[in-house]
Amino acid sequence: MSEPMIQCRGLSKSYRKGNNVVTPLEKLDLDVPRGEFLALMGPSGSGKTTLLNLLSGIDSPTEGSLVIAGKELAKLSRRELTKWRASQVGYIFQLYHLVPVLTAFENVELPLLLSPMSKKERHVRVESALSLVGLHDRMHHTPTELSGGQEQRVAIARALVANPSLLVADEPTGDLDRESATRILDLLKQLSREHGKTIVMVTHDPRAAESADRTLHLEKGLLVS
Ligand SMILES: Nc1ncnc2c1ncn2[C@@H]1O[C@H](COP(=O)(O)OP(=O)(O)OP(=O)(O)O)[C@@H](O)[C@H]1O
Repeated sequence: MSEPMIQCRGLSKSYRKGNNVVTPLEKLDLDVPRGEFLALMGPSGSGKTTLLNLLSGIDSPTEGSLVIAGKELAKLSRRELTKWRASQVGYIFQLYHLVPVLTAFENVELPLLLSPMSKKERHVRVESALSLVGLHDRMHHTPTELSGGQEQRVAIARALVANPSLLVADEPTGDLDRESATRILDLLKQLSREHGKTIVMVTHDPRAAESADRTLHLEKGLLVS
């Protein structure tokens, strides 16, 4: 069997809060195969965002090991980790986090501005990411001229533009109506099935989780199924 895209072993994260220690994730073991679309559910405070932040290299574990695409993240230097994050992970947020004064094109271009590539290549990549999410005809619009669903599709194009193998999404449909949410979920499904992206999506919505290949439940930092 091929090596999983994500391999967590005994993964724990603790924070100190005054005199207390909070442990949002406790000794988590998890394998996610390449190309899987995984949904993570669980009550508020159960550690879902904490896990996404570890998987995307934004935060580091207190204990345990995390291997992504064969790389043990703890062994990377700060600089290597920054580079790894920029090329291997796309982060999708509930509230899109687009820059309001930039157009859709400029928002999607942002992650590429520090890459050593020609302007021409950058533009080809931005246009192809916007085409993939079905927004090529809106690329000169600013976020205020787009609907919530379209803003989220721009944010997905931005997450995809560097061609990462892993996408993490924190409640990507949490602020959308049912129809826009369905379109976003269909797009995520397509990205895993046709483009081989591994996707870990946090959601509170059981209907959103149905779009995924598998759903796991976290409770108090532990996987319960
Ligand atoms: N940087 C931090 N410092 C201290 N405590 C933290 C920090 N980040 C998270 N926590 C705590 O860890 C616990 C889990 O938080 P987390 O955001 O992972 O939960 P969640 O399952 O994503 O919740 P929600 O569904 O409400 O977003 C919470 O009790 C939270 O207060």
